[in-house]
Amino acid sequence: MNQETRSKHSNLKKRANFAIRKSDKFKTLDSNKKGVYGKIVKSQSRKVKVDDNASNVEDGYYKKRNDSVKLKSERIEGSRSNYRGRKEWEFHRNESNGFVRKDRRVNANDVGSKVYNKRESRDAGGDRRKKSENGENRLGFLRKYGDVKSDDSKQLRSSAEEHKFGMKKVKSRKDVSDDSVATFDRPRRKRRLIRVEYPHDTANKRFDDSLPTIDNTTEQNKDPEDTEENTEMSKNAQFRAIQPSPSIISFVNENLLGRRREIEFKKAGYNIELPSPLDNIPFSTSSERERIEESVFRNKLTFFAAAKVSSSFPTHDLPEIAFAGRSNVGKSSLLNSLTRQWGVVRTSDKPGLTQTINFFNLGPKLCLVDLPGYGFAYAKEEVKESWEELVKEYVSTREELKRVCLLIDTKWGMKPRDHELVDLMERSKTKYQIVLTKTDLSFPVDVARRAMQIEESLKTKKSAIQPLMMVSSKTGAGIRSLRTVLSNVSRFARL
Ligand SMILES: Nc1nc2c(ncn2[C@@H]2O[C@H](COP(=O)(O)OP(=O)(O)OP(=O)(O)O)[C@@H](O)[C@H]2O)c(=O)[nH]1
Ligand SMILES: [Mg+2]
Repeated sequence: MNQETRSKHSNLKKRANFAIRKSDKFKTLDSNKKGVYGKIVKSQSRKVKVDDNASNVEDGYYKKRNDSVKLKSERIEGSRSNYRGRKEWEFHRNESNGFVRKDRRVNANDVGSKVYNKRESRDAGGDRRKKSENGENRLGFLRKYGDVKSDDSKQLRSSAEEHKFGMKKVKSRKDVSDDSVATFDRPRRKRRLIRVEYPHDTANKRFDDSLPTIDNTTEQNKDPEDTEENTEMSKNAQFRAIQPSPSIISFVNENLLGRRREIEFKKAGYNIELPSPLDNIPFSTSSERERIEESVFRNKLTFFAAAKVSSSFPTHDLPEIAFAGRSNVGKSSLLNSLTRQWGVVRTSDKPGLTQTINFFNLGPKLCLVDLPGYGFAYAKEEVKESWEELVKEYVSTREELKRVCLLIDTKWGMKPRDHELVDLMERSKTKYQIVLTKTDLSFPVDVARRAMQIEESLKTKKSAIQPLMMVSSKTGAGIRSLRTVLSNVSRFARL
């Protein structure tokens, strides 16, 4: 290549680069991003040998003789809708030719679609360069597209046909008007089908632990392929199907149990500035909380003993009330809110904080016992097993124990471990009472449903004490009633 051709080529290269750069604004940088300029529908590349002839050099590639270069071609489709109708376009990007753009506007009224080639030729770098070299394009870069439209399009068409890159042929205006739709046969999009396999409500579900089903007949007819997940779903559906009795619903509403807005507490006359605001007398004139009605609960709560093994259970003459339940159900929190002495019993949102049987004296007349929880907890399996054994031994053998409050999380209901403990207490004739906790986290109707469900399942149990209690340590709902029940236990306890 002599000096003259070299400078000519380098000049052409600059201009070609400029053309490609200019046409880059049509390029979809992210092919998944539709609607900006378009989506790359097809992309192909071909190898071309550089044989020092002008057409290759015009492509903007300056290569040695017999070198081969890859030329890429893309088909890009885009669309936009506005009040005037829908506009679709398709253009071919070709590294040698720049862009050919073809627009198609589909008016809402005119489905016959007006088809026209708007800017059929866009930035056809190589062609313009050719013209400028030949002196045809006097205006140079500023020359209007319209002026060269027909020539450019002709040029591009021929080049597209010549190379056959898998691009669509650009039809003449006449041809296009005949079968415009066929010209733009886009690849059909597959319809996405979203299948909802389980139509049940999956809220309030926990898969790890389950309540034995009440309806055994449905269990027997069950498809053997049914997964545990399916069974769980049906239990949830069973729960939703429970129709709570009007008396339970009115009890729940009167005591403001369940998830409520603060405005409801305010309207009912409670001071929401206080912790557990519902543990107060409504419309109390004092800004302070009214004092606890049950005198035994006014006593100071003091830690007395902790036991890891049965041999270290303390000996005293006080009646004991124990709080049992799964880990994190709110046993320790309930002790604090019953006595309104927050902080005496340690609580945590991490299951497994209480790991020993803790005895607390409530004055000289009553002993409250905080038991470690069972079920899931952040502790080693062996350690958890030893707690559970200890709890079982305590509830079945302890003579001073007058009442076990079996705490059940309102949201989750009774789980197999709870039933195990119930059976144990039935065998050992230990009196127990069910207390639904964290009622503030469930809807009032669900609180009523849970109460109905548990009462139904414990109908035949002899050691279960009625009524079932419903509390929330956070809002203080039901705390006063529980205090009354428990102070009666201490009052009538005989040792
Ligand atoms: N919203 C709400 N949260 C509560 C209630 N009672 C307890 N909690 C929260 O539940 C978490 C566990 O409470 P704890 O009293 O430590 O539970 P626990 O049963 O003693 O747990 P373990 O000692 O691990 O067996 C804490 O984060 C409490 O704040 C309640 O009535 N409502
Ligand atoms: Mg605890």
